[in-house]
Amino acid sequence: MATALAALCAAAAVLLVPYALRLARYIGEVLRRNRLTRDVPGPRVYPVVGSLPAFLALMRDPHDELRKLLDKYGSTVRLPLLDRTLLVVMEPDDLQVVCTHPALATKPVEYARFLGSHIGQGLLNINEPLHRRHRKAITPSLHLDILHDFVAVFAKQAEVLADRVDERAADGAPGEVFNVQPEFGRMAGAALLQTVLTAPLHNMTEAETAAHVDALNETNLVIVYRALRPWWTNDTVFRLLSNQAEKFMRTAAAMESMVCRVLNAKTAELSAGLPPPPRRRMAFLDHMLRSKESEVMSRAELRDELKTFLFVGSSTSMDLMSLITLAMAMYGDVQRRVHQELDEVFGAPGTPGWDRPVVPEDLAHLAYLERTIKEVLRYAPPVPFVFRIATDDVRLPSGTLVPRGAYVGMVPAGTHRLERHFPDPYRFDPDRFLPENSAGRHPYAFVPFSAGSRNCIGMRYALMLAKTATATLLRRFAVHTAPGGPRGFHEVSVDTGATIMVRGGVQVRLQRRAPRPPGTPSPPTPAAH
Ligand code: HEM
Repeated sequence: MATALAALCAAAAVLLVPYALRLARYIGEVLRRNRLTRDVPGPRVYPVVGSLPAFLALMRDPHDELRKLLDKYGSTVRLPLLDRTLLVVMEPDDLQVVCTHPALATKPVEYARFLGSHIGQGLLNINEPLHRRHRKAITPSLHLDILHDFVAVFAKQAEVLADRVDERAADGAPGEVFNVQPEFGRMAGAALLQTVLTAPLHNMTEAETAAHVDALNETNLVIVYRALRPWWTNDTVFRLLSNQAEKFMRTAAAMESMVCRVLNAKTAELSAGLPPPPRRRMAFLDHMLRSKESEVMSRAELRDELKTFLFVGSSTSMDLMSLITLAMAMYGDVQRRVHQELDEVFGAPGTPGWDRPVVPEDLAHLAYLERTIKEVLRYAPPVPFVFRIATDDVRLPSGTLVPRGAYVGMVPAGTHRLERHFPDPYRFDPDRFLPENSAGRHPYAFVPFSAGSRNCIGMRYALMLAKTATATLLRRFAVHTAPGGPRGFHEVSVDTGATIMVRGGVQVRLQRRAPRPPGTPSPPTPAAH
């Protein structure tokens, strides 16, 4: 009996050895990371949770908390979080290494864990070697010629938006206060469906399109709701107990059904031998289905990339366009100069052709608007954080050692507030981006789209969309803040989502620049959100 028991204990010990060794190795790695980063300044470290309170405060209010961190600890900050070590890095020299070093090209597992339910495995959350293969296949579908073809869609959708919000505008004085952000969400979602997915909207009703777009916007909120609450990490617990579970699953199902519907329709077109749409070059989905690149991706991979583009593209673009509109309302001098430039290119309000659709050739003439968009991206970059995990030890130019297994966080808003790269950083000044004022600026000092091999593949798309939408809206309206609203970005509070969101919405009022001609029928009342 005793021998049997001893044998059993010995067998159990043998079985447990690999787990014990793994645990010992894991603890060793955690201790090593903590030891090697001990001297990096940062907020108070509590037992077990580390600097979690400071991290959560930063996620809740990225702008104000960031300012406090910068003032207190400088441009490299250490935040140990439970068993992880996060180094927040803001110096451009350091960012250059973070964005280009092969040992810092990997996205942490949280990207797949938190986004996978809605976008699957796409460019944003896959790693090498798959990432390089997908990126190479997709890049030609965002060629400049193709983007030029998209401007007509952007202009059309911007006019739809302008007609919708016209109902809330007034002549000679600001109209009613409303939140413009959902309007831009609808506009960006519809533009992405028509361009990247090359989905003919004619086979979807207005209500269906609106429902899809609303689901996209809800996705942004619900994903981050869960990501910021570690107690909802477990799927079963979340599904059974959270009051957000229904929304979470509904939006994930809506993303899936929207993309599958388009994919099925496109595949049917292809089998019926229908020619591709009349474009000089083919856009994303047509390109992926009709070129040899289609062989590189399975149908499931393609579906996930479409979901990724829809999700990333619509939430970021909605944010950028809302923030530009808010900037116009808050900085009256800037808005006046934008109006002046628009009037020079299109004609003064009410003159023939002043409200014609934007064409690609116009965009090159809107240099001040472009500088304004860049200044919004500097002061209030829509993507608040970008994370990497070190697969090996890397020494940064500032001297900070990033040990293997440590997380590196880039915070574009922090880099954009460093005085030596952007003097007087809390002043809103589009002329910082005049060529003479940008000469000699560090190439990694302005990183709203990240940089290097994992930079934003949709950067030019986003800039063209924002420029076209703003040029369309601002020709028709002057924008005002709500009474008592913020007087500058320093008074705007934001919440962190996958993108930043202005707390309480982007509340503005619109004043028509040319009165609606008598007898013009009112546009339909905008649908409630
Ligand atoms: C103002 C608008 C936008 C901003 C500020 C922005 C910013 C960014 C940033 C910072 C990243 C890096 C994220 C990370 O590494 O964690 C990124 C990646 C990405 N963006 Fe954008 N983005 C914008 C618009 C768009 C649009 C319109 C699209 C699609 C048409 C798009 C598609 C993507 C994709 C697919 C990635 C992953 C790229 C990769 O890892 O290879 N983005 N974006």
